[in-house]
Amino acid sequence: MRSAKPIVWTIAGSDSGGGAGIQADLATIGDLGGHGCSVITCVTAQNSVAVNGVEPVSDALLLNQLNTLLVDLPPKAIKIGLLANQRQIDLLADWLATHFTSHAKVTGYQVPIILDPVMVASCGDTLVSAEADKGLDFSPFRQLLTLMTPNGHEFEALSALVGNDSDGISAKAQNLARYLGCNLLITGGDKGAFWQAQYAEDHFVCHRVPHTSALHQHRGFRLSSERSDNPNHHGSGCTLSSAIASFLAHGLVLHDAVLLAKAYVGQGIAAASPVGAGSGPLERCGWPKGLKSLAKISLIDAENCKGPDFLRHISHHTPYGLALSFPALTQPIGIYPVVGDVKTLSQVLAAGASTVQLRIKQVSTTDELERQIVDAIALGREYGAQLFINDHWQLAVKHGAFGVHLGQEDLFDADLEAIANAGMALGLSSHGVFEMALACQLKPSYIALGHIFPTPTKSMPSKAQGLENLKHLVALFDPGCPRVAIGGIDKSRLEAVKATGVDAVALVRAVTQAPSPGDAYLELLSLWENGDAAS
Ligand SMILES: Cc1ncc(COP(=O)(O)OP(=O)(O)O)c(N)n1
Ligand SMILES: Cc1ncsc1CCOP(=O)(O)O
Ligand SMILES: [Mg+2]
Repeated sequence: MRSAKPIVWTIAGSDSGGGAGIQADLATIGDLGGHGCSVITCVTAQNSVAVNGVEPVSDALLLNQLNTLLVDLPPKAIKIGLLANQRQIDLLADWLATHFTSHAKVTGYQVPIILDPVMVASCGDTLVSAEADKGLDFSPFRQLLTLMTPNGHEFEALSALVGNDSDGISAKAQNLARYLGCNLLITGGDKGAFWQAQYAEDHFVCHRVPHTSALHQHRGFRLSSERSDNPNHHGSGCTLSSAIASFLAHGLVLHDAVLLAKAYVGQGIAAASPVGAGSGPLERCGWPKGLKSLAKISLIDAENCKGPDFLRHISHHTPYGLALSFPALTQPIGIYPVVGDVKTLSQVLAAGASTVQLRIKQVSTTDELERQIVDAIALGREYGAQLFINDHWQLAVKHGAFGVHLGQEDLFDADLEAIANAGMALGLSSHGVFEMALACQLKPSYIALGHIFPTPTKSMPSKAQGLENLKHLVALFDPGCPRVAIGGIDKSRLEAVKATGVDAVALVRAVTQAPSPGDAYLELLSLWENGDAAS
């Protein structure tokens, strides 16, 4: 029988002190609900203050561990930590290229690989062989990795090694990401180029990320959280990379895995206590909880790239976004019909829907579009409903709609200040933790979480989240506004969706394709409120 726990491999060194390396990775993977397998690259004699010895395993034993695991315990994700010398880098890169390129072709699953280019222990002692005094050459891993997680010093060493001397950190980071063919998370935890006394600021440089919206591709994000002054943080780099691998193994997209792993490390450091005379190991606190644990997100190099204003202006003095505000909803949403024409709109309003959206995707002329929006707004007013206009925010502002619904891509062009100044409500789409955290920075009137199940209504770049991830997302933090689940929801799924803790559900086909949209709305509402359809 296959294990229900996703298998995560850690390919790393043993830390006899138990705070870092394989020991930290296995503790992290287990804590986050995975099954950890280990491939030991070297054994270190180490405690919390010194590294007294490092001995690499033989090539034969390294390969034997990899091959033995592959036949019975294939990974959902791999974390690579300490590789003791250049020979191990070459051997492992070659093995991964051979097995995982063909593996992906056979299984259709591209195993995510996260590499933490460790060279020095947190006590300052070197961990790699003397031949690598200028740093190890990780270029054999080009095009094989999902993400590399260097700290500031490692980033500088990697850049120097590949002759990357571009001006400015962001150009340098983009160049390195391009050279390695992977995404980068340059961590600011150590006293390297990214050090800030008050904030632990990581730079997430996106090169190629499957299943995310175009807004979040090929850009750099600054992930910034309050720095904890707890000196017990031994193994934080190992924990970060194995947590990212664990979240990816659970099926999360990279942006979500990175944000959650940073929160996991932050919580672990805040709760850590000393063991031994040096820096103690991180505590394991399970899946992160609470908005405060999540980093604030802003664009790196915002002046040079087109992007929404709210991502440029975030600063630590305006926590979570611009000083805009969007009104709270005054009526509970419950069942939220999303309809494509004014006739269906009038039917669900007549049935008593409190919150409705007009989502017009195709229209013959711009005059026709405006006419429909004007009629919809008038109907919404007549019924005292919270009517949201999807996408067409200029017309919604012009004619004084109750609210506007925008997706993450729509945020690029929308004038949020104009919407806020018109006193209108704002609904925002999100497709996972990262986008929900971004949406939250704007303090909207509600946040949609989607898509939960596969749906033919819209072609989505993201993966269906499923009920398990929705439950985690709801438990993660309260955004201070209603959370609305959307995507593939019908009456047969209502009870299970409600059990995740979301506040409301939005539905397209379950209402619009019913013989009577008004009756369908009433039946869905009864199921939502009472768990039983009205007789
Ligand atoms: C309630 C609700 N949630 C999500 C969406 C999707 O909005 P968006 O991502 O902008 O996609 P389109 O609807 O414009 O295709 C929505 N409309 N309503
Ligand atoms: C617009 C939208 N955004 C995310 S899923 C979705 C479509 C949901 O449609 P349905 O309820 O028919 O699955
Ligand atoms: Mg849209």
